[in-house]
Amino acid sequence: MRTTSFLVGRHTLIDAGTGVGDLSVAELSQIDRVFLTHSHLDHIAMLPLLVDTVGAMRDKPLDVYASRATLDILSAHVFNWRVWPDFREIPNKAAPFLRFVQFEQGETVMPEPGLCVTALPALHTVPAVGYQLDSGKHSLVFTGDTTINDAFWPVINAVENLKTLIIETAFCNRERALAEASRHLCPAMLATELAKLNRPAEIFITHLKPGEIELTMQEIGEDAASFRPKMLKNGQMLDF
Ligand SMILES: Nc1ncnc2c1ncn2[C@@H]1O[C@@H]2COP(=O)(O)O[C@H]2[C@H]1O
Repeated sequence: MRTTSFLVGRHTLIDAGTGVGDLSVAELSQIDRVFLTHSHLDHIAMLPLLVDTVGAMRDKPLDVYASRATLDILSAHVFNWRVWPDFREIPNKAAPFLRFVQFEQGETVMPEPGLCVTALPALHTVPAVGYQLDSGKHSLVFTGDTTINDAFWPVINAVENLKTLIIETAFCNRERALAEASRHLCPAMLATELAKLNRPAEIFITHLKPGEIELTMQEIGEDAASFRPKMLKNGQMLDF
């Protein structure tokens, strides 16, 4: 079972779910920054292990970009010396292994040449964002974990170089009540959302709950057929 994490080039990670475990230590040590969508475990699980593994191999901190709300949750509940040491003070506060960078919805940063990252609106049970990754040539947009969200689509529809949309669909239609309670999407809700997209994009589905994957993809094929959504696979490479 692998949870959300995307490696962008060699130095940037989007979320730090258990998918990070597929990388070698050499690859892990090259990660300079992680952009978090939100604080849920399936998106941050590997962050504490990552910084402990690579900290002493690196000559600069690992930067964690996230909203103030998400960073505060990590401070209070993860890097609190009880669940995990506070690597913002290790080996010392002047030259730590870990650094928090506040990055709010609507902000854009260019963390490395050829990559602009913008935080996008998302609606989930905890403060959350999606991300636009713009190479200059094309943009890839990742919704993060979200439910029906009218604020998201005008932003996406303004992305002139949009090539790829990765959108979540956590549950099958039978679980619609759970999708609504946990602020996710099911195929019928996905169809409602995609109807708000007014520019062409290749569409990949992520965050399918294990045990419901085949049924959910079948329902997506029925409910959102005209968008030809494909399932995002573990280890899949996307160019943008
Ligand atoms: N009532 C609930 N509210 C929120 N999450 C729930 C609830 N019941 C079960 N869950 C599960 O808890 C998970 C927490 O992470 P996710 O938001 O990815 O998906 C959520 C659901 O799969």
